Amino acid sequence: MNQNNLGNQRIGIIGGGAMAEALLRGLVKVVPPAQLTVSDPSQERLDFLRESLQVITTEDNQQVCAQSDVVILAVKPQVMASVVTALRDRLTPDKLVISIAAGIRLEQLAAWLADGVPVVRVMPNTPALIGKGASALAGGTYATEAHMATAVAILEAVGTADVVGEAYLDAVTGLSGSGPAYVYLMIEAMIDAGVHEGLPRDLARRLVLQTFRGSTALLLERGHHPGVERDRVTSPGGTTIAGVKALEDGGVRAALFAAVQAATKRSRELAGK
Ligand SMILES: NC(=O)C1=CN([C@@H]2O[C@H](COP(=O)(O)OP(=O)(O)OC[C@H]3O[C@@H](n4cnc5c(N)ncnc54)[C@H](O)[C@@H]3O)[C@@H](O)[C@H]2O)C=CC1
Ligand SMILES: O=C(O)[C@@H]1CCC=N1
Repeated sequence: MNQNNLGNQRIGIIGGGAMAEALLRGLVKVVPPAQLTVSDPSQERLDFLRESLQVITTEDNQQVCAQSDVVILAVKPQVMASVVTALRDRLTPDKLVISIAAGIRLEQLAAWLADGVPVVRVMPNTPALIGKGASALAGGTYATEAHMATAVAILEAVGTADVVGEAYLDAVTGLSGSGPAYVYLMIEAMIDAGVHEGLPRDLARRLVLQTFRGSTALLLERGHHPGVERDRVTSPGGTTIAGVKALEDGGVRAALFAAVQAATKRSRELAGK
């Protein structure tokens, strides 16, 4: 068990889906599984989580609240209102409530909860499943520095965590929350493009994945502007500039701007649901 500042905190998760699993996979490395409880209506899902991670499972959301100091809300935004209001009496001010739902505002969560309950809103992403997630988080009115430190420690168990103002969180959702889908779409398209040029699919896949990994690692290691590294690949009159010209003609930058803008807008809309 690694050193961390989660102490003996008991952590519960309401909703045992994809993101809950990602969080639990990181948390079991820093918190004894006997301190971790997850609820879900699907017994099959609970069996899977209990058998693979040895955490405590229950179909009863109330039980999660009763036996946790920190309660993470990991249900879909559309069911958040009914789930949280049903737990209003159980989510007392001595607990820390963390929501990972896209679009649901701190103000909205506070209105569903009793007065004085500390709340933190987080936007993680799916690479958390392998400890390489990117999360941003914002604290509500009653979230103290100690609460923020606890939330950061939970998220750092599955990757990086940046504390930001809540005003950023819809854009974070459109950028890094949804971002893995954009990256996978680009990877898929590049593999198909390699196949189109006659490469075997498995070779194309290996080359594309290593190109993404290597390019990202180079930027992280050197800290350069991406344009600096792009210029290094791009010989005058060479192959790369021909490819870059085709990407610019295809409007790839505009498409990425539009994707982040559309997802950010959708996050804002989910607040009204
Ligand atoms: N999937 C992603 O990439 C990301 C998702 N999120 C947010 O995380 C939250 C969960 O998303 P996913 O894990 O992807 O969804 P999911 O559909 O995999 O998980 C939701 C789980 O909640 C359970 N559930 C439904 N009603 C329930 C209830 N009344 N009580 C307890 N559990 C209930 C479902 O059975 C399901 O297992 C959403 O609010 C989403 O906006 C945030 C960042 C990234
Ligand atoms: O698509 C969604 O609504 C969620 C939130 C961010 C990523 N997946």
